[in-house]
Amino acid sequence: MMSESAPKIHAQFHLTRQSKGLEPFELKVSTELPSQGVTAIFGHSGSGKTTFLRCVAGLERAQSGYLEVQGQIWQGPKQFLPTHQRPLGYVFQESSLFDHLTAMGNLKFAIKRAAAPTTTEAFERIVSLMGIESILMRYPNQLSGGERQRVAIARALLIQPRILLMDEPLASLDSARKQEILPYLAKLRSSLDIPILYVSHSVDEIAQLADHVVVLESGHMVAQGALSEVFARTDLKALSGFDTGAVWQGEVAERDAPWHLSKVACGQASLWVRDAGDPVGSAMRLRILARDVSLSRSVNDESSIVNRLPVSILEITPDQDEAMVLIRLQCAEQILLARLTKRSLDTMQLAVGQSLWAQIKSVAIVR
Ligand SMILES: Nc1ncnc2c1ncn2[C@@H]1O[C@H](COP(=O)(O)OP(=O)(O)OP(=O)(O)O)[C@@H](O)[C@H]1O
Repeated sequence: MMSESAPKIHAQFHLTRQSKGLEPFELKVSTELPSQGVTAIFGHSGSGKTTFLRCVAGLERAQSGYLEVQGQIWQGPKQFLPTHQRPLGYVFQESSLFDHLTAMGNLKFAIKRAAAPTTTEAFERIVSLMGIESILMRYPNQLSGGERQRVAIARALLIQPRILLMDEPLASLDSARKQEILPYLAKLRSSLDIPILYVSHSVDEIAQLADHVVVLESGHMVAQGALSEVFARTDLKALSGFDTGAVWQGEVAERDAPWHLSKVACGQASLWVRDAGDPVGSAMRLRILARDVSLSRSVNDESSIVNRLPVSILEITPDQDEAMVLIRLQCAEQILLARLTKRSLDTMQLAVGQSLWAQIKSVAIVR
């Protein structure tokens, strides 16, 4: 659990960019971020995610800014700690390993730059966390894209950073390689005690990895908060679209072995999902896409749908597709989103405050 008194990251940047022939750009962010877990910096292409990360790293200097990381001031009205003096690890889109050094050589380079001597135990822990024991003697051109990124992450951690910055670390990988590396990133989240700032424009990746989300639109911070709170909003352009959906946190309450199903309790609401082998009591994160949720006036227990939950309508908002609407629903203490056609809205005469049944077609386990 995160301690209330743990020092946070205070970041406030105001940067303007005016390059000849290009649209002017302004980054305006003022936020306090948790000092543990993964904070995703999310937004469409060009929204300023990388610029924000570069400001944290000191690679870019906001005209005015204040940055405090784990109790240390890195930027203030009269202070600007240069990048090489900031104890941070940076993982780029494309791995930036030295081609003339083996994976081990790359790691040794980081050990030399580390703030304090690296113990054999710490080295082995990081190598095993990234699962790179068997590839240490290979050169970067003898590694797959995913393996290169795992070595790059291990190298960033061996610097003994106070914060890990990751700029779309999966962007250069194909989807099979992405799936291969995601479990390592999830392991990082649960085993590191430093914060990770993770830039991504992939809703999928963020739903799997983030604890906290900052949303940028055209350089401005338009939302920030816990993942489930931010993903339950219907007013954010960056989050509206095909992938819109709520994320629920819960734990396995029951397993039905003959039917290969698990019941996941999220507060008072529970959902049956495909059993993934997790024992009763395991923490589980579920993603329920708005397009997989339909509404009915009665419990409709003759349908093939396993999950039917009582809900009430909180809000009806237009969708970016003009044939559709997004409906925010209260389901026990959780928020659920449903994407319906305007025709259904009209024929069912739906309105705020009504009680209905939500039928959920499929629920993705994102852990
Ligand atoms: N060196 C630069 N000079 C001028 N403009 C730049 C420079 N780098 C980025 N920009 C512009 O600043 C804005 C923010 O860019 P930034 O790279 O931070 O966005 P992003 O959200 O990370 O985008 P992406 O997801 O495409 O990487 C964009 O409009 C971009 O075109």
